[in-house]
Amino acid sequence: MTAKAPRVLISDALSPAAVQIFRDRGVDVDFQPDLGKDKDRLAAIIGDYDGLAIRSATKVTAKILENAKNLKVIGRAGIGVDNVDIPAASSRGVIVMNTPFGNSITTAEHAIALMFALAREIPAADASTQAGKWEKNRFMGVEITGKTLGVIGCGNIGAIVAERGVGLRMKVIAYDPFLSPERALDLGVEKVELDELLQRADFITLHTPLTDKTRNILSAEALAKAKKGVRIINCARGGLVDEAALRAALDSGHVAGAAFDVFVEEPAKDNVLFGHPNVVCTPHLGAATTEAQENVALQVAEQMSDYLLRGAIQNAVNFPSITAEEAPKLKPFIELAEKLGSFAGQLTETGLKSVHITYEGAVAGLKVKALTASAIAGLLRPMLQDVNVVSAPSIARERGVVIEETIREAEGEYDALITLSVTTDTQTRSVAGTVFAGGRPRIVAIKEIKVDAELAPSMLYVSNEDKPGFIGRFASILGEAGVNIATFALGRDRPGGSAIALVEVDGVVPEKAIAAVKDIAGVKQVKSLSFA
Ligand SMILES: NC(=O)C1=CN([C@@H]2O[C@H](COP(=O)(O)OP(=O)(O)OC[C@H]3O[C@@H](n4cnc5c(N)ncnc54)[C@H](O)[C@@H]3O)[C@@H](O)[C@H]2O)C=CC1
Ligand SMILES: O=C(O)C(=O)COP(=O)(O)O
Repeated sequence: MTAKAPRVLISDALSPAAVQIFRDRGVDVDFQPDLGKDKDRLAAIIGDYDGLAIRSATKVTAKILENAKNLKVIGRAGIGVDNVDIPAASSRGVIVMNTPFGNSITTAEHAIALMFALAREIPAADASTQAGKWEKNRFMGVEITGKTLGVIGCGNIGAIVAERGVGLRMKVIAYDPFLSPERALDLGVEKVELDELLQRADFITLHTPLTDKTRNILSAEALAKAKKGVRIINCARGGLVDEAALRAALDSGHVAGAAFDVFVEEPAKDNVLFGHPNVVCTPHLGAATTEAQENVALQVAEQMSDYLLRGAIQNAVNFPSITAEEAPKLKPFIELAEKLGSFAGQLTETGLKSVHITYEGAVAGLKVKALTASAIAGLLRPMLQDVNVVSAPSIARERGVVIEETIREAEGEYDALITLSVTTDTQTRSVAGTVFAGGRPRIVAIKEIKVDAELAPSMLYVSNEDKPGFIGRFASILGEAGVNIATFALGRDRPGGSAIALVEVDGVVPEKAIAAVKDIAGVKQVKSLSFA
């Protein structure tokens, strides 16, 4: 039987190149480019899809996600993911990926185009000329050469704008707390504080994401500090500039011009900046070139197909990347981590406080973040229904569980070893495992006591004092209950000390038999375990 092809919905105007890629890769694709505007209809049908490909029009809210019962991945053909409720997606286990570079050059070019449009009033001159006015003396521009360009946010796009600015013989200064002095030197820009940028820049261009720190970064107060006659370009996100304050500064003549591609409310049908003679607006066209749209559409379709078909994760904003080559190597260790987590989770009866995972040897070189997420998912699953590798770390953190990792060279007898220690309100319990040839995960220690067991669908775990007679009593109780023992793994810390048994059985052990095992002298804990 062949597996059912995953289904992807494209709800924004992506290049048809994406549709072709999905089809070529064997993904069922439904192209509904106007759906993003109809949130009720999107909510009604999203439950049928494994993937959702979007641009900025579709708003993936918590409400949409509630209906997205089968959704595994959201792919943003572009950069900004502020239209996706990432915490809600993470807690539902949905991977959110973007294409961080595909439209950067195009967007940087739009910012430069808007700078020229402002400097030479091209849109107003065009309208006037085509209206038959020939107002040659009305439009007096400013030269760009030798002017100071202030770049706020010097990441991928800001850096391209900065380089273009240098090429245009501008003096480029940048405010970005995360810009290293070496990178600034490389780009030929001077790194400055925001106040200095405001005082010196003739043109200011914004290229930060919209965050709590950057919202209204150009506030009324900041605009007042800016050089008189400054021209402002925003091709990043609406909300970085206080639109009402900017309008007032334009009206007073303190700001000479503003070119905006993005607005607090989009689609912007009515905006306080509209109608001012020195304002140039475009309808979020930063990424709108054939080249950029092909880039991002192809990339998002490849990334989403890779994830849905092969488990490879690239450019996810809520999960570490896993290449298609790494995915098969990681797979058995993901299974091991998840089983170790499950083992600890099934034995945990009190509140979780912290989790410490040690990766030793060969496994230390793999993507341990993904393994940790798998272990946490296994740990939480016995307590919470809907948890997976994407949602588990955020759910654990929300519950105040501390997660720590240690990565080190192999110290013991195994080439690769994962040890999971879980601390609850009452105790710390540790379990360690490795992967044998053939990719089979095995438990090799419990509470530092050596054992050697595979994890099966139906098991019994017993911890007891190491005293003669236990095994005989235990086996006859199961035999009397009609339960067949498939495998039997034993371990102890020292003769007469603490012992454990991990026993694979056929079928379910009746409660009465479990109670009888608990009554055997020296038994401390008995628990039925199940590993899918
Ligand atoms: N108009 C359009 O159609 C498009 C808009 N964009 C937007 O452009 C923006 C920039 O994109 P990228 O350059 O790719 O992002 P990026 O992540 O490469 O760069 C953002 C930069 O902002 C800096 N930054 C963060 N907080 C800051 C703060 N408080 N003050 C100063 N700098 C800060 C970061 O250090 C980083 O260097 C994003 O908001 C993105 O959504 C992107 C593509 C198209
Ligand atoms: O990539 C981004 O961040 C953009 O803002 C581009 O938006 P769009 O895909 O053109 O709706």
